[in-house]
Amino acid sequence: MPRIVLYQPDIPHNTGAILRFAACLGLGVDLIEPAGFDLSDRGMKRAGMDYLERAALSRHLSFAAFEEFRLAAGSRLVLLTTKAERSYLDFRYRPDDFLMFGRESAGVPDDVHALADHRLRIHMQPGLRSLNLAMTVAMVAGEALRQTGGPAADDTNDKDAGHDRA
Ligand SMILES: C[S@@+](CC[C@H](N)C(=O)[O-])C[C@H]1O[C@@H](n2cnc3c(N)ncnc32)[C@H](O)[C@@H]1O
Repeated sequence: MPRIVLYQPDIPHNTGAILRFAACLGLGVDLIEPAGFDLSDRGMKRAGMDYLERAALSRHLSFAAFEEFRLAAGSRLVLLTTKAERSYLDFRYRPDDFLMFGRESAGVPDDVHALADHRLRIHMQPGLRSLNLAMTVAMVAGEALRQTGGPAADDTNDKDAGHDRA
């Protein structure tokens, strides 16, 4: 399944929500450091709740270290950026794609932008700057999963599951 890559995220509860999302759908997350917060941050834990224990999180000390990992896997780097022309809906995803999202304060540096194999955007209403990072991840990963076969496991028929829990 496609992986979610977070480039030096700034806001702990966004990362917590993304880790929860990824754990629920069985997606791996690659976090490129440094993050703008400590990974023991309370806000991140509150947003991720006990789902964090199930998150398949890989930490990379730098973008160069992440690139070594990605290139060894032979996978494409697909960058989500407000500066792209192409829509995220007008793209054929592959199961081994790395979907990279920039930091909340500044996106990604120009050299990382240039290095990506593909650059995609979610079109917005004129004059608006950007979407929330976690919502962008959910929209794009949702489309990538739809195209590549959906989440790994499905327990929606388990009527006795604890649906009342947040
Ligand atoms: C809050 S945005 C960062 C905005 C930042 N000021 C910039 O200029 O890139 C955080 C990340 O969410 C993703 N993002 C947010 N809105 C997006 C959109 N409309 N299309 C594509 N990616 C988006 C991008 O990966 C972006 O780097």
